[in-house]
Amino acid sequence: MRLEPSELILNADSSIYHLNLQPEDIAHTIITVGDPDRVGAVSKYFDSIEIKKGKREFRTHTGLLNGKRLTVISTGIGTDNIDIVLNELDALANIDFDQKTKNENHIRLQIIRIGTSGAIQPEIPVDSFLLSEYAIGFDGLLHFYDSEPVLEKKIAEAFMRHSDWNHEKAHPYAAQCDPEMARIFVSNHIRLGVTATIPGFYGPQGRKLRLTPKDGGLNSKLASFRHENLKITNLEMETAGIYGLSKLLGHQAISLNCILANRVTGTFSKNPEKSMDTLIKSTLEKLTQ
Ligand SMILES: O=P(O)(O)O[C@H]1O[C@H](CO)[C@@H](O)[C@H]1O
Ligand SMILES: O=c1cc[nH]c(=O)[nH]1
Repeated sequence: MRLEPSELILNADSSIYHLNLQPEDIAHTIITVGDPDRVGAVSKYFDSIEIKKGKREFRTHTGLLNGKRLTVISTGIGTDNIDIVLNELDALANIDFDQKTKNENHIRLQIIRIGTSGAIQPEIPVDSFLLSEYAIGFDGLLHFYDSEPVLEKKIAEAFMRHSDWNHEKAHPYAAQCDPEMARIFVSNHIRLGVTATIPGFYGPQGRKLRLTPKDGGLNSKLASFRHENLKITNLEMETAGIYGLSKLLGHQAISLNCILANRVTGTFSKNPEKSMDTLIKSTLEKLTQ
């Protein structure tokens, strides 16, 4: 079936609408970062850079490191942006832009998020690293897709029972990382955790500047939740969307978190750039070794 111009939206140069990229511009191994300035902080370690393109908050560099082609792209903040980035990356890999039809051969992308995050367990120090084994989304994005087969329904349901969930808010959904990719990154330097993906940084993450969150106990409910041997470890704003959409689209994803804040001890990293640089270097090493 041919996709209409209102569905597969291409720019005048046949690049995809928001990302401004053409199919040949991306590698099959893609690092996503939230902050557009972090794109250069990753690609400065490439041996060569062949593509530098961007539009809005979506900046992309593609290059080679140790003979491996890598793309790094910024997503901006939040799962609404993740919906755009994941769908457009998938279109670049799996849709024929001339025929406007789906390709017969499916290309599976490897997606690695390198992001910042806040811990909600006291034993997780700032400047440490965490791989999200599971992510629980509080933004509702995956409920707009026929996503039931890829979601971890028991985890989401157990959390709703535990927290006596207020149904004015979107229903939580849970998704797993790609275990095969996770194995590449498991090491003494990175703990495994369950990440809560929250649709906001202030009230939704229990921060109080001039406005008071409606449910001031939400972070405590997140932190005290237990399901089998799992507990929620940290808060950020993209991982559950990446995991859920990657599974639906047939891609592999993992999310690596640089813990900058600890919300229980009230601490924040004294040198976030240094911590992030350490995580970037170790990630590139694992991806290209
Ligand atoms: O550092 P990034 O990758 O943007 O990730 C985290 O930081 C942002 C909030 O400051 C949110 O996007 C959150 O997920
Ligand atoms: O506390 C934090 C730190 C980084 N990113 C978040 O979303 N929350």
